[in-house]
Amino acid sequence: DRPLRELAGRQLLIGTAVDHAAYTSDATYRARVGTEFNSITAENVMKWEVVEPERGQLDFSAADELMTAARRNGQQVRGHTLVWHNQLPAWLTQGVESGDIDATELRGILRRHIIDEVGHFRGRIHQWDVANEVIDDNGQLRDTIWLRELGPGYIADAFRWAHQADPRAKLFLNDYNVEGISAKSDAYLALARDLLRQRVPVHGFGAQGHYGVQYGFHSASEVAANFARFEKLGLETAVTEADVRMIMPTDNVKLQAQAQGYSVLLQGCLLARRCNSFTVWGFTDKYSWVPGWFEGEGAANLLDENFAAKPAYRELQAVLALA
Ligand SMILES: OC[C@H]1CNC[C@@H](O)[C@@H]1O[C@@H]1O[C@H](CO)[C@@H](O[C@@H]2O[C@H](CO)[C@@H](O[C@@H]3O[C@H](CO)[C@@H](O)[C@H](O)[C@H]3O)[C@H](O)[C@H]2O)[C@H](O)[C@H]1O
Repeated sequence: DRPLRELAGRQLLIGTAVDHAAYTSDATYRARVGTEFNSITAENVMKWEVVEPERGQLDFSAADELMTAARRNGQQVRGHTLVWHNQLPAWLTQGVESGDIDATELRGILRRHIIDEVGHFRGRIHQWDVANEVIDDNGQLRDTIWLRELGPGYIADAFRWAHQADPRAKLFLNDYNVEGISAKSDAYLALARDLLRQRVPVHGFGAQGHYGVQYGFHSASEVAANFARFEKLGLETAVTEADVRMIMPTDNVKLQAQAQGYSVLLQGCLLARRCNSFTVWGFTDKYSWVPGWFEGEGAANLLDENFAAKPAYRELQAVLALA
């Protein structure tokens, strides 16, 4: 049984999100992360609420543990994420709400955060998700604390500060519901074009790839055609958070359909010219964000809760073996 990283070889980074608590407490989980994947993303411990729980008190201890593990396992690391409207520390959101932190101060805080975090991991991060989920499903800039307080320029600023702190890291835009051609991916194309025109150091576009069996999937050629538009601008592309959830209970039809969902994302990436990284957002149903977020849904991953291979895992092995 050849692990995914062996089948992917040098043609593709095949990665997973890593749950730090599971990694430190579950030996089977830890071993499988090392044997199966040549890239990892911290599922939560590089997010702002974790790395700066109190203002000025930086805590990279959990993230550093994952970095050490990645080095031991010969894995690349995707950094996730610098600017997002979720998982922000309470001191920051309350400071803005109360008016204690005004726009000028907030801009300085954002700059400090990016330079501190990117600087801390300088030279050890392959790709950074700099701006995460900054456009809503209607194709408008998402109405967040960042847009409200700082205006649309915060996105360009974030990329410039990240590049300043680590000129070698590839800097990505990242979002969900942008796997195919849609008003949302069109808006990202326009945003990327605009940033590049301003000579902002943007290097890549990441499509998260959170699918649901009940919603159906794009075709691999549509995913590749969408990625090709960004690659034409000189950007790299990546699938950054693939999972395919289903309405429970599972059955063989849903499990087969799930395998197709993973397959179109991987084949779409392989068909694209500059898609060099394919990451799943967790790989076992034992540890998954889905049941806590989507009531009555689950079983979104490649392996079941006992780490046994599901049809989706076999499908990815087959696609990589043929690639
Ligand atoms: O939502 C799925 C993706 C979508 N794209 C961006 C990507 O970053 C996002 O990942 C998910 O992002 C979610 C938050 O938005 C994460 O969920 C958080 O995951 C955290 C760590 O497990 C949880 O924090 C724990 O909460 C526990 C109980 O509430 C506390 O006891 C723990 O101390 C605390 O760490 C948060 O409540 C929970 O909301 C998921 O694990 C993570 O998979």
